[in-house]
Amino acid sequence: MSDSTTDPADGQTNRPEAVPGRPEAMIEAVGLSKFYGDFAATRDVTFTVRTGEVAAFLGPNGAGKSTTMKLLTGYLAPSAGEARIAGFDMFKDRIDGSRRLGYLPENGPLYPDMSPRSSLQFFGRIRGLSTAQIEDRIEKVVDLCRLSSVIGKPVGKLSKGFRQRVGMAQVLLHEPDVLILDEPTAGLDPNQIREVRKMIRTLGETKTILLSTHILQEVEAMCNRVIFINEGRVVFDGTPLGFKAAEADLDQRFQQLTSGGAAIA
Ligand SMILES: Nc1ncnc2c1ncn2[C@@H]1O[C@H](COP(=O)(O)OP(=O)(O)OP(=O)(O)O)[C@@H](O)[C@H]1O
Repeated sequence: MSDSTTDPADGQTNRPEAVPGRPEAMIEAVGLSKFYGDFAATRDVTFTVRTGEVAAFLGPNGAGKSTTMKLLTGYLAPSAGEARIAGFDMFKDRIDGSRRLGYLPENGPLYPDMSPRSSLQFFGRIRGLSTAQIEDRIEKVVDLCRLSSVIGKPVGKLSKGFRQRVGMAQVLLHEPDVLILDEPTAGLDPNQIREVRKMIRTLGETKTILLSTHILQEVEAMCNRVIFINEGRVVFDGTPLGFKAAEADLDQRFQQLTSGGAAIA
């Protein structure tokens, strides 16, 4: 049962009250299942990420990471369950939830013929920002994502690393306090990976983040929480220390949880 609903009588959103002293639930998956015919891409996925947490969403190929993220962000309708962002039900109150959310899909929404500047202006208008707000925010995200040297070039001509930074700038433009990032370091070279990790660590100081990855080292580099999914089900949810499980290192744990499948590092 959702405790974040819109009262049809007055159109007001009834978000759950924050409990004083307790970090607020910012990303909530409640029994999320997605079926394609008989096949369950996710099955009863349940977890909560609270303020102050940077959570790694780990799992092998096809485990259900992207599907869960699309369900959480309202891009996909679930077969069962609920998704809430900052307390807003992403199916009933998606517009309110989206104001608080920055979502970087696996292959970000980049328009190859547009420059970073024009694409950021476009996303700013979609977000309903004023021209002055857009220009102010563009200046900030261009600085944060270090895009000034490519600001006027077509996005399609940029390196993968710069394209990923344009994607991050788009995600950060409206100052969301919740970030859902689908494989933000995929396809980047080691220097670019270091830069993106550094940026995520900085963002994690003020934002709640869920990021998917195959890479076990990303957990230690950026995250204070691990949610591991395999064959559509959550099989571990805890701290990186807990994930290491006694003397076993992350690689061994990964292989145990995937029935001996090869770890992807
Ligand atoms: N539209 C669809 N129709 C049928 N099956 C789908 C569809 N989308 C995803 N799947 C299947 O659901 C499962 C989970 O896919 P998903 O993309 O969520 O996995 P993932 O953990 O993100 O994988 P990867 O790490 O490879 O990106 C996979 O077996 C995939 O083939």
